[in-house]
Amino acid sequence: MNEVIIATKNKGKAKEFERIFGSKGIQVKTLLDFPEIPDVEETGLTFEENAIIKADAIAKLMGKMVIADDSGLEVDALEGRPGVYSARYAGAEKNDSANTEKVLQELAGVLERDRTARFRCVLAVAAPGEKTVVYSGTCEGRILTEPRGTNGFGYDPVFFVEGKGKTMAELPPEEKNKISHRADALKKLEKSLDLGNGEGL
Ligand SMILES: O=c1[nH]c(=O)c2ncn([C@@H]3O[C@H](COP(=O)(O)OP(=O)(O)OP(=O)(O)O)[C@@H](O)[C@H]3O)c2[nH]1
Ligand SMILES: [Mg+2]
Repeated sequence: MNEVIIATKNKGKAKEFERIFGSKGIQVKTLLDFPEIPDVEETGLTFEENAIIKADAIAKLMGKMVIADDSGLEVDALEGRPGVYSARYAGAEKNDSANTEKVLQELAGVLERDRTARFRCVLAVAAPGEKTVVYSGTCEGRILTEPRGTNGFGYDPVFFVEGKGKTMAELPPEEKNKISHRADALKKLEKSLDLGNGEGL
């Protein structure tokens, strides 16, 4: 395999997939390269449902194998919110800093030990005429009271990774890509697909 299509319009995800696959000589195309492809409505109630909805719809439209990523943040003190609504938590315009601000406000007064959270990522691989398969990954952490760092995207500046002593946005991209929910799911996907030179991602 020397090229892979990721069914996403999210620039932050696109960068991460480009870096991870690129380091193995696999070229990444995303929906940002195909502006004529319409948006797919994410009507599912779980990451898995949404990943499958996106992958199936785009594989059908493009007539090719694609990988879709549905991901988000689950905060325990908020009963798992923002969850599948992570991209649009503060409104349909998908504003990362407004979403983060909303989570911080909802957590106001919640003690450090009760601010546990995780990122979750479900990857769905779909190809015309084949059964769609999914791979799931997580990354545990806790939500700080203020943003720190400028790398990454989304909620990364407030997501503190205990083992690293840093927020996701303070980690260099190559570090995030070793420990993230997306990396976790990709490792599982990679085991069951023939990706590149067989040496893994
Ligand atoms: O801090 C973060 N670091 C991450 O690594 C990360 N991964 C996901 N997220 C959040 O979850 C939403 C995905 O929602 P989502 O899967 O529907 O994607 P999206 O709508 O942005 O693009 P698309 O892939 O659907 O085209 C994103 O927008 C972010 O808010 C992350 N936040
Ligand atoms: Mg989306």
